[in-house]
Amino acid sequence: MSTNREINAQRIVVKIGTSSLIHTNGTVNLQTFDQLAYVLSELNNQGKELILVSSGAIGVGLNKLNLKQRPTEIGAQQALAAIGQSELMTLFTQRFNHYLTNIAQILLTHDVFDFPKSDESVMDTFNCLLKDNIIPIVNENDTVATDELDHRTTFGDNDQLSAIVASHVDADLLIVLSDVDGFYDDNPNQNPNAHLISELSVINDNTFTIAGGTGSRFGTGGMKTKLAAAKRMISENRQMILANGNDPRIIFDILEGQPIGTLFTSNGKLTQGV
Ligand SMILES: Nc1ncnc2c1ncn2[C@@H]1O[C@H](COP(=O)(O)OP(=O)(O)O)[C@@H](O)[C@H]1O
Ligand SMILES: N[C@@H](CCC(=O)OP(=O)(O)O)C(=O)O
Repeated sequence: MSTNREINAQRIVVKIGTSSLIHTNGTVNLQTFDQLAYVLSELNNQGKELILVSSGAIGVGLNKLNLKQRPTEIGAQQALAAIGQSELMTLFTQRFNHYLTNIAQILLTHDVFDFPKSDESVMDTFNCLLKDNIIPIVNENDTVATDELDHRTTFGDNDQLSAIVASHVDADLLIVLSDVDGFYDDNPNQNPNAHLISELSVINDNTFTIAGGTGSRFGTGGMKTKLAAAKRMISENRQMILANGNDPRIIFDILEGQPIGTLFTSNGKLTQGV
């Protein structure tokens, strides 16, 4: 039987992927939006400091234009993200207003922290918002993001962006919510015999080989970028938990220490490479 974990988190970054926000039929998952707003508002009321990194701009944009397929051309995807981002924030604003919580939008690229001036100004913004109990909602600035190696066919990686943010704001915990229960020893959507790994403290080349592609039609990162985010967190002695975002109320259980999802930690009892 798994024992409870010790989770003492005051400053928390939560990342939610497209696969949790958009149904497989392309429509918006209103229940997830609502529960996410409820959980984060309640934790904010309890005095925790929260930052939400949310994907979904492209998914919401596709739904808005009633398109079934994500276009292959990068410019068209960026245009969709521009359409979807304002709609995404409208959905969050409505739900967070319902729970009397103020939110703010921050659009970032991976490299902003490499430049001391922009790093300082981003950090000032985060700190001002958190001091006033306003929840920053971060997405990659898809219009200008050019950080991917193959920028002709792919862009956008909020998994690693969430780790960069967690690192810079000195967060105690990064929670990554996706459409799977955690990290498995094989892609669970392709292998029904795949086993959930409950704790991992070493991520090496072998680990990356058991991370397949994306599961959803609209998600971009897949498991590899989640592992890259976890690797960064482990190297900085921070904790990351990957769990299912189908019901974001799972965050309450995670913070209570229940053994949910996969915990990536440098000081785990089960020191194990996969
Ligand atoms: N070893 C693995 N363990 C869990 N999921 C995996 C693994 N390898 C590949 N995946 C896939 O990663 C998907 C999650 O990534 P993605 O679709 O990008 O989600 P999100 O939109 O939440 O970022 C899962 O649906 C699953 O199909
Ligand atoms: N910035 C893009 C998605 C980037 C991304 O990392 O997507 P996902 O794999 O669903 O977390 C968007 O908002 O659609």
